Order: sequence, then C-alpha cells, then structure tokens
Amino acid sequence: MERVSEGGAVSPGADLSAIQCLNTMDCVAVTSKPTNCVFSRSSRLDKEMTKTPGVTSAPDALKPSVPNWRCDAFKHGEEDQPLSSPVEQVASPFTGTIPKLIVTHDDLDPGQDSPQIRDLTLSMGGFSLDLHRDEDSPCSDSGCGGSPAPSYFHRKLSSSSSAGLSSASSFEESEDDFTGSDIEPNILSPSMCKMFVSPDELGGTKPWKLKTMVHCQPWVQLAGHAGNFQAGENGKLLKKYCQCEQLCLQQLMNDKLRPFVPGYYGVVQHNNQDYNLMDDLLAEFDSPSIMDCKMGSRTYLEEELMKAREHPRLRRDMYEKMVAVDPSAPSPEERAQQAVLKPDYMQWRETLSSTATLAFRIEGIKKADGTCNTSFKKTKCKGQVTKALNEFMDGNRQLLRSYLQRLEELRCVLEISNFFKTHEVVGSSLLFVHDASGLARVWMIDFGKTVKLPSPQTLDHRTPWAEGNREDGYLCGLDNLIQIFGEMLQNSQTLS
Ligand SMILES: O=P(O)(O)O[C@H]1[C@H](O)[C@@H](OP(=O)(O)O)[C@H](OP(=O)(O)O)[C@@H](OP(=O)(O)O)[C@H]1O
Ligand SMILES: Nc1ncnc2c1ncn2[C@@H]1O[C@H](COP(=O)(O)OP(=O)(O)O)[C@@H](O)[C@H]1O
Repeated sequence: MERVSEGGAVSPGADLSAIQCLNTMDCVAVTSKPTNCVFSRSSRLDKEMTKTPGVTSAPDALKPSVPNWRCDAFKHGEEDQPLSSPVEQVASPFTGTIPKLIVTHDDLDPGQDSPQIRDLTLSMGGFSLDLHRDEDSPCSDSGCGGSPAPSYFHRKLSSSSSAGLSSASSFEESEDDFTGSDIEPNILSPSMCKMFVSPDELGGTKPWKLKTMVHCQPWVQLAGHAGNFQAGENGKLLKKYCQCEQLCLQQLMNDKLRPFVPGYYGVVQHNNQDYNLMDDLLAEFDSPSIMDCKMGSRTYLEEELMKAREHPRLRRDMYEKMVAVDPSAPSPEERAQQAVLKPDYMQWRETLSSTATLAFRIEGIKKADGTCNTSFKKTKCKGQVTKALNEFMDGNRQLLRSYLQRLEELRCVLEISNFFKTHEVVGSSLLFVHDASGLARVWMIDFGKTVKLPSPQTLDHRTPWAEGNREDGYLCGLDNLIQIFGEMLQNSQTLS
C-alpha cells in the first residue's frame, strides 16, 4: 500500500514528485488559476466556523476535566449490542496535540458568499435578512454557507506513537500563499490528484474546472460544510461538535446499527472548540473511491420548518446558490428580496435532484484516479443516477455485488434497529467507499439532523411525509438504491 509514514517515507510505488512534495511541504493545493494557487491552512475558515454558543461546546457535564485535550468516553448501555471496540480504545484521555485544520479550497468567486457578507444581518419588513447560514438547525454549526468544494487534507497514516491526532505542524510554519510561479510545472505530474468540478450551476455549458492537488493519500471531504473536519491520527477524524450528532453516535454505539456507522470516541477539545471524535472511514482503504448519497425524501427537519414560520429568516447565500444553478428559479418575491427562506431553498433542491422522486440523491463522487465531481444538483432521473453510479464503479460487477449485499444487510438491520425506529433521520448520508483491492463498504454518516421522537412515536421511514408525521422516506431511498443496484447487476450479467 502506498502509505506515508510519519517521517515522510513513502513505500514503493509512490510517485517521486509526490514524495518530494511530502518531504518538503506536506501537501500543496493548486488550481488552474494562478492567483488561486493556495497553500493554505484554515485560519480564516476557523474564524468563520463559529457556531451558536449552545451548539459549539459540549455540555461541561459531558467533558472530563483534562486540560487542553479532553475526551468524553461515554458510558455504554446494554441496549442492543455488547460493548464494541471504540470506547474500549479511549479508556484514557488523549495526550497528543491537536493539529491545525488543513483545508484546501478555492478562493471565492465573485458573487459567491463572502466572509464579509456572512457577517451581516439586515432587517427587511417583517423578516430578518440573514446573509449567512441558518443557525437554528440542530447542527448548523460551521457557518460556512453550504457545501464546500471538496476538501482534501493530508493525514498521517502511520500508527505512530503519539496517541491522538495527526500533527500539521509543518503547515503551521508555512502560512504563506503560494502563487502559480511558486509551483514548478513539473511538479504537476499525472499522479497528482486531479479534481474536476463541473459547475452544473452554470448550466453544464462551461468546461469542467480543473484543480490539481498533490496526491498524498489525502483525507477527502466530499460534501457538507467546509471546515467541519480535522484529520486525526490512527484512523480517527474530528468533526466539529454538534450535540445532536453526539447523542446519536452515543446511542448508535449500542444499537444494532453499530457496524454501519463510524466508531465514536467521545468529545475532544482544542482551542475552545469541541469535536466529536470518530473513525475515519477512509483509513483502511488505499486510494479509495468515495460516493456520498444523501438519504431521504426530505432534507429539512419539521422543527426547522416551524422555526422558519415563526421567525422567517431570509437567506441571501441560498438565493445566490439558487440563481447560480438556475437564474429563473427564484419567485418574483424572492427576486425582489434577493433572498430565500431555507425550507424553500431545500425543497427546491429536493425537486431539482432525485431526492423528491427517488428519496436519495448523489452529493459527490471522488474516484481513485483523482477525478472528483460534486455537480449532481440536477441529477434527477433514474437513468442519470444509474449512469453516475456506473461511472463510480467503472462498471465493475464484483463491486456492484459487494455494494448490493452491504445495502441489503443495512436494510435488514435498519428494519429492526431501535435507534432507527425512534429517530427522524434527515440529511444523513450513505458513504460508499471502495478501492482497487475490491474492498467495498457502505456506512451511515452525518447525524447532525437526526432527532429523537417523543416517546412512544415511531417511524417506518416509508410512509409518505405529511407535516406532523415526521416521516423521512429513508427506507424508500434505500429501497430505490437497492433496486437500481440490482438492475445494474442484472444488466451487466445480460451484457456479458
Ligand atoms: O447542498 P447545498 O445546496 O449547499 O445546501 C446546504 C445543504 O443542504 C446542507 O445540508 P448537509 O449538511 O446535509 O450537506 C445544509 O446544512 P444543514 O445540515 O445545516 O441543514 C445547508 O444549510 P445551512 O447550513 O443552513 O446553510 C444548505 O445550505
Ligand atoms: N467518518 C468519516 N470518515 C470519512 N469521511 C467522512 C466521515 N464523515 C464524513 N466524511 C466526509 O465528509 C463529508 C461530509 O460529511 P458530513 O458528516 O455530511 O458533514 P456535514 O455535517 O458538514 O454535512 C462526507 O461526504 C465525507 O466525504
């Protein structure tokens, strides 16, 4: 396997330019626009990622009193499963140092949501006009105005001594921006990670933007909020603290779904920011291909809908995302306000994509060859989805079979899971990961908007949603995915 040890050594097969790069500056992201060539750490993002006070920090009662690093190794109940490894591994608190966040990202394009804009709130009639993200949803925590360009950051893959997290100290010492001229052209070898972003927001008429990234077995964030993650060491990942997610992960560690979610290790803190510590699901793969599918027929919580009615907050950032995809999408009223309400934006996204019809949508695909596509906003009909899935698996039947089996197993477990029955699961994704060895797995991720129902209410996750019933359509989405995978397998057998 092409793994990088702590000292920067690379095992046979790694590309020389990548090795040089790793040894000198760990990881560099460059884009096709010279002025965009950035060797960045995330100090700016760090500042932007401020959450609502109640959400940013774990309740003190949940945190053990270990200075600087704290790890909340929660207690296991006995509900469904015996104790599993994650919690056993964190019997003692972390003593390592927390790395700085390492996120590489494009500079904002003109017209895109900018930090300055996000800091403003204006009043407009009976509405307040928020130029930043909604902070009301359980895990609206990163303040970054929606999905990021896929983020990559280098992680150390050694299981070296320092318990805890990967160090990015070399980044801390190298804050200078790199301009295009700083990068030797021959560094851009074919082995580097090419990231193609096809802005379907631009109607698919523009050529894909080519970004090139050094291939150094980076951790990849395909979807979600920019700046929400930090690399951890020893196959761990830190995600910005969200109480809702913490509660879910804690319960999931004792549920039948445990094998289908990342192992959870409690809360850790650094620089006054709390993180949920969990398994990095990519860690056991070598140059993985990854796909994020957002599950369910609804992507906003009923709670969010009610809040939006009580305190309508107009979102300019969402208006801008909307017109970037389809300039004719806003209503005349929204156009006049240059802003939309979050539920309206979310519903528009649902009907534009396959969420409304198939109860799942593809959010992003990154392949082992480095190509990355997060432009599935208009991937709506079954044919388009099938095509994207085929490309993700390169028509490999063995992969199809493995994924299908895993999805069927997941469905069986979901149908008997106590956790699943008692939670409204919204905005959660299935993360598909495979590599050239043929290893293919699927996990449930993102429980930032997964909310416990008042007892004794339960959901079947298939009944169509009507406001008040809190149904989320999760199993409809899984049924459809399984059907599509099954048909793909059948077709591939017929063809061969
Ligand atoms: O995908 P795009 O079109 O960018 O829209 C995003 C996603 O729906 C986010 O969901 P997810 O986190 O599942 O990716 C959602 O975060 P929430 O989970 O907070 O609802 C964002 O809301 P805001 O965070 O309010 O901007 C919304 O702007
Ligand atoms: N445990 C994990 N292991 C590996 N990658 C992950 C893990 N959790 C999330 N990711 C990556 O981060 C992306 C966003 O995750 P998500 O939890 O949905 O973030 P957000 O809450 O910001 O929406 C996923 O698409 C995936 O690429």
